[in-house]
Amino acid sequence: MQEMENLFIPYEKALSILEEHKGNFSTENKNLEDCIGAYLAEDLIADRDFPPFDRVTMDGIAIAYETFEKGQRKFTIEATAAAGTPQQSLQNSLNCIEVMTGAIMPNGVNTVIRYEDLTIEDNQATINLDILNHKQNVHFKGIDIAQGSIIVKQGEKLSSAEINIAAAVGKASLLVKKMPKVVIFSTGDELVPVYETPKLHQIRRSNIYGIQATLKEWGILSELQHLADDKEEMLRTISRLLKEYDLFIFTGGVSKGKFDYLPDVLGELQVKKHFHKIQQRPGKPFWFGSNTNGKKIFALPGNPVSSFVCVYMYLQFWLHKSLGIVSETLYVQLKNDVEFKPDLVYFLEATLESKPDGKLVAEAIKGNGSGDFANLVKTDGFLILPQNKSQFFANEVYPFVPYRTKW
Ligand SMILES: Nc1nc2c(c(=O)[nH]1)N[C@H]1C(S)=C(S)[C@@H](COP(=O)(O)OP(=O)(O)OC[C@H]3O[C@@H](n4cnc5c(N)ncnc54)[C@H](O)[C@@H]3O)O[C@H]1N2
Ligand code: MOO
Ligand SMILES: [Mg+2]
Repeated sequence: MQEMENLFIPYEKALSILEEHKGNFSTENKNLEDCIGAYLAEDLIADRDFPPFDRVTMDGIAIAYETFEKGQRKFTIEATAAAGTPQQSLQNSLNCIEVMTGAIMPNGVNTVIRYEDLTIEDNQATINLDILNHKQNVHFKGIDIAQGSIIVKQGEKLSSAEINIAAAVGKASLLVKKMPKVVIFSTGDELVPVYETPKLHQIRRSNIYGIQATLKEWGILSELQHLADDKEEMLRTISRLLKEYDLFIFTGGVSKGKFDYLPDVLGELQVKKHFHKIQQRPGKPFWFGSNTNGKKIFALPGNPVSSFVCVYMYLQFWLHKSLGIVSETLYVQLKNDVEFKPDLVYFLEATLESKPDGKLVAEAIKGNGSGDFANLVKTDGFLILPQNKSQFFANEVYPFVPYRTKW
């Protein structure tokens, strides 16, 4: 029986089903050096004030401002305070102490004058300025962050900025979200390994490498597997691997072909289908399910652009929900008119340009369908052009999902 287009679920419905079946990731301790891109599973708390003491910010001398205010310009140097040495005290308020950037301010002084504004001769420093700012060139204790406050909340994705903070508060390792154990399958008798020369009727199994690389960028390691179009072998292999991995990504074998066994095989292995087919182009035959052991199965359409789109539109969304983070929407301005008649959401490749007037402009570059993955190297991401609309005009604003960041 012919399946009706309107039985396919809308894009938004697919997202809400994915959210219903989000993953429940555990946590693990990771060495700080390995934490870039990981998701923090503990708060980072200031173990000391930031900065922890009144910190000299310029190499020069430190004086009591009040002495300068009374008209004195020449100061005898009493001592030198280097960074990393304990706090000293000015003995005579008419004198000064030489201080280095990073040193703790000595007791009895409050203002630092740079060497560039001094003449030093015979242990006497003369200030060559008429005006000083009281307390200049000092980074005062606790002014940035108070001891005990939360500097980074759990759930944050760790960039270098957070890694700096973690190091500063003494965390040599961090509790982070543990990513799922992932296996990515290619399926199909036409696919040969990358290192082989394909015969005319064969192609190399490229999709899975792109997906693996994307996951790596997201901090997830994965393994690759291949399945021939052989139902028994598929049943055996998937059944064995269902015990080993948490997240399963398949490419191919989910459409209407005589050898597209995957939906049946997954069904026979007690994987519950949550949806099959979305009102979208490309990627229509995307299949998603899970089993009672919490294993999640993303069976992506085999066409390279389709599987690529589904990774960015759905797997990324599911991952964000599983990590408890909000998927931010990037809005861009369309550069060219686009017409798309079918009543489907249209994920359209586009380049992204940042304009001097502050606008982000996306030029739609339509390739030759979902098999044209060469078009992905000419573009930067996908426009999400909504359903129920067939004309999209230049200067209109639409969401954009980048797969390449140029800035
Ligand atoms: N009668 C119909 N035929 C098709 C429909 C349909 O609705 N009715 N949908 C089309 C759409 S849309 C898509 S998308 C594809 C999806 O097909 P499958 O998921 O079954 O994938 P395959 O048939 O296995 O392969 C499709 C295509 O992709 C190539 N492929 C697969 N895996 C890889 C890989 N790892 N690396 C590179 N290329 C890969 C494969 O060789 C095929 O050319 O179905 C349409 N048909
Ligand atoms: O929707 Mo299919 O994903 O175009 O080739
Ligand atoms: Mg097929």
